Amino acid sequence: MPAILSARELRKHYPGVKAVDGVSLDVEQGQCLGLLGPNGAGKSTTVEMLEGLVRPSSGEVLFRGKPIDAGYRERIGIQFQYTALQDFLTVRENLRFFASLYRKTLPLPQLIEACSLEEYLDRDHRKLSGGQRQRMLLAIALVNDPDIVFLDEPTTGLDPQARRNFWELVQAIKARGKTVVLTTHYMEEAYLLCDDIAIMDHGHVIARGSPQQLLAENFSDSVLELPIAEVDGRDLGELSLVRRSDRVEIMSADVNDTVRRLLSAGLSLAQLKIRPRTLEDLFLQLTGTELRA
Ligand SMILES: Nc1ncnc2c1ncn2[C@@H]1O[C@H](COP(=O)(O)OP(=O)(O)OP(=O)(O)O)[C@@H](O)[C@H]1O
Repeated sequence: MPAILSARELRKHYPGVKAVDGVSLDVEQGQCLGLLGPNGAGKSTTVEMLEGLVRPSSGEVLFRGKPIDAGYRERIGIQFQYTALQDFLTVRENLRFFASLYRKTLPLPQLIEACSLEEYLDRDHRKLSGGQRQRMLLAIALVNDPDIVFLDEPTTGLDPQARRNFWELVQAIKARGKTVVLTTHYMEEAYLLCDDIAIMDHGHVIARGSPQQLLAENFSDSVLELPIAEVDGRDLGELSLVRRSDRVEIMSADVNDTVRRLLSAGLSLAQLKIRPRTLEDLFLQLTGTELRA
């Protein structure tokens, strides 16, 4: 299937900083592309160029194979992390206001249902909880029934329940054939929502593929986790250990053999956790950076 959105050798150079330095990406219709990377990696600048808000120093953005033009704005929706909204406006009034900015809009009842806003329509937007606010901002991003929705760290600061609710809304948007470009610092979110992931660092894409592909290509082992106190002072021979702030991780290509070795070293395995590799492991391996929440 031809790409709905393509970046061709995008560069954005500021004096002394190569914020984005040669990024090429294709996004297929109905897919969710996740952009991951440590602070300053160039994600926001890349997305702002994809949105047509920042002009590239060189390279180009194609929408359905053609360079983006003035009409592109009508075909995309953007959920910003911070959107300046008029004080005292209710949710309904906000939706009406943003709808008035576009020629073609989604019927309001459909938008309200898609973002589960029925109960809050007459509430001042400043009185919404974090999760309700994000759902309203999503509705604003969807008001023009866009082909591509850009979500910039949409669940940062939400509690786990609100985050899960938001994920369900995004799944439903994808199921309607919308294309999603998501920036996130949550690896679980990326794993769950993204068909395709680009990990960025220093203005470059350093890894690309589906979450499953990326994990299969980079890892063939599992991780055994134990409390630091259980491991400290023990001789574990040649086991491959990584010390984290609250635990020790043991990388193992043969879990049965590793467990036998831990038992013979006299460790209690009462608090042992065994897990497959995750995107967070990959992120740390590739960027050497702890994630920001
Ligand atoms: N307008 C600007 N002028 C100068 N430098 C900029 C500008 N915008 C971004 N940069 C720099 O470009 C680099 C990439 O920034 P960018 O915001 O794209 O990163 P990011 O991956 O989105 O980071 P974060 O996760 O913190 O949002 C950073 O070093 C940043 O300071």
